[in-house]
Amino acid sequence: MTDLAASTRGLTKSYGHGDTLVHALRGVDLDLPAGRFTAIMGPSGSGKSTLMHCLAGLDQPTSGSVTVAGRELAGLDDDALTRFRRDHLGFVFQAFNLLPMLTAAQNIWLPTELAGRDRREPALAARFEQVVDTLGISSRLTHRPAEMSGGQQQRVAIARALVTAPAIVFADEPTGNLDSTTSAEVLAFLRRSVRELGQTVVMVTHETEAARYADDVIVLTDGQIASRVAA
Ligand SMILES: Nc1ncnc2c1ncn2[C@@H]1O[C@H](COP(=O)(O)OP(=O)(O)OP(=O)(O)O)[C@@H](O)[C@H]1O
Repeated sequence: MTDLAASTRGLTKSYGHGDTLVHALRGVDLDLPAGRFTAIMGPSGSGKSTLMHCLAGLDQPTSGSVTVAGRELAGLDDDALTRFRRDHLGFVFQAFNLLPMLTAAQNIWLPTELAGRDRREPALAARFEQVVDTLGISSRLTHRPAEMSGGQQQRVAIARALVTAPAIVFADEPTGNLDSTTSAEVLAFLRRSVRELGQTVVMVTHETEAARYADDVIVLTDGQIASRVAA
């Protein structure tokens, strides 16, 4: 049996009540295999972000279960969820979210150090070298974000997400701020992180081009899985 990075059963999420009630997710059963690149697609309002937020412990489901890295998230309070995200998940956002006064290397290490880990741990140091090498940013490590292109900044953000070898890296429209050539590069790097570093990546995108880089494409419509295609 394939290892699962995450799964959901009967996952529902509703917002508001009465006249403003919105069923963002209507019973999603999903298994996300480890070591694969999964894209979540669907029209605007179909529930992509809600699904990702529930999987990442950023939003509480209305009902149903979410299991990530073998842990059922439903029972966890906010503090436990924060620790879980910090210790087991990585995030890449559309807006890069790098700190402007820090160098690339300092940005990459920041979440690890905030989590109280020492960058001299041999496994971490080795992973850093491997990630920086895979992403082709070795020569940019002393640069600050303003001295880098958008694509380079996003590669630094990806390195930051990968350096602790999290159970899952969640990428939310990671190419939304990039031109098509740079997008292709960034997507190719995400795919390499899956192929060469064994990373599990889950990406929300509305771009068909972006989904072509994924191993599995899940299409949501109206809060439900409309189709699932494996490459
Ligand atoms: N905090 C919230 N309060 C109320 N309604 C919400 C909230 N978040 C999402 N929704 C609603 O839930 C539905 C699903 O939203 P969601 O953001 O998950 O869709 P999406 O597929 O990510 O859309 P987009 O591609 O536009 O980002 C939408 O109808 C949205 O308006």
